[in-house]
Amino acid sequence: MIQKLIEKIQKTKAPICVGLDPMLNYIPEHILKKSFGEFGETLEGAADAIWNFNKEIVDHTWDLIPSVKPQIAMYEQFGIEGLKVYDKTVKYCQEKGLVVIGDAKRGDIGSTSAAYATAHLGKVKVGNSICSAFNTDFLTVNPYLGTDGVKPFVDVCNAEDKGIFVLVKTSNPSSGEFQDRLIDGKPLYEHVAAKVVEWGEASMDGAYSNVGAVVGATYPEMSAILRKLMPKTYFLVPGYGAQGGTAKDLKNCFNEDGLGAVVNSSRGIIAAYRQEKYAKFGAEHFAEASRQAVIDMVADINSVL
Ligand SMILES: O=C(O)c1cc(=O)[nH]c(=O)n1[C@@H]1O[C@H](COP(=O)(O)O)[C@@H](O)[C@H]1O
Repeated sequence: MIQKLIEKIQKTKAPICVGLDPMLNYIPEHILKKSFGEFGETLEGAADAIWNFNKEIVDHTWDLIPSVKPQIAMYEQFGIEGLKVYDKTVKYCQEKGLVVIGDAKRGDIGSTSAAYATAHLGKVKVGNSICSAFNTDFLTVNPYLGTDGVKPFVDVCNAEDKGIFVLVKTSNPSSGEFQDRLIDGKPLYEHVAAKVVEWGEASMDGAYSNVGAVVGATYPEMSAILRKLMPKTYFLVPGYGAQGGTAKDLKNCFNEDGLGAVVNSSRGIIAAYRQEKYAKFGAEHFAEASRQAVIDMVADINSVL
């Protein structure tokens, strides 16, 4: 699956993914009004608004980008109705040819991880039938429980040609609280990186592994170290834009071949119309603002590669 993502990145010349993290307060009034008019101010109304918002953003950006990353929490907050829209969004993006990175940060004891892996990447047996549930192309995985918590995801990746991105060094302000702690003289994130390399060795797909790593854009010195420790690991890099990561900070995440990283921006793209820079589009044309924000992000990143 990483090969498919790389091919799409090379074709679009855009090493990015658009984070489909819809919050109701980013959704323009005209969309909310229509959905609430039809379904009331209910979970169903919220889910309908999210779907209409997502669809317009995807319709205005799909030809420029290789991938999207829907964050499941943004859907889950609206219960089953929200999850239905998560599923509908995943399928719609796949129909458009986009690689879909499900951001659910799952990980548990082995048997439970196996169920998560089945739900998000694999297939489930129901009687004599084989069904697939969320069926995303990649999933973000939390490695805190260790090898038996990650291996079920790797097994499904190998069986189904899917991929995962394992949290190694996250972008948030408190990420150092545990991740930077020195253990045997090395920060914890380096120990996790070594494990990601080991888990990924049996999942090579061309020059890179289907087992990738999440490395935040906000810690560029650490990205440089991690890039060297994990030469065949693709990085999912969040933190660009709304969290303060800049193109200059991203350079360290890429390899000499210009590959090795896919940079996410969520609020910076989907809520672009609320930024002064894109205000001229107005709320009615929010998706055109998102398209322009994609074009600008791609140019910005390519300027440092
Ligand atoms: O796994 C992730 O994608 C992730 C890891 C991380 O270290 N930091 C991080 O921000 N994320 C996710 O990336 C997205 C960032 O959103 P923006 O800050 O709006 O671009 C959110 O969906 C986060 O949950």
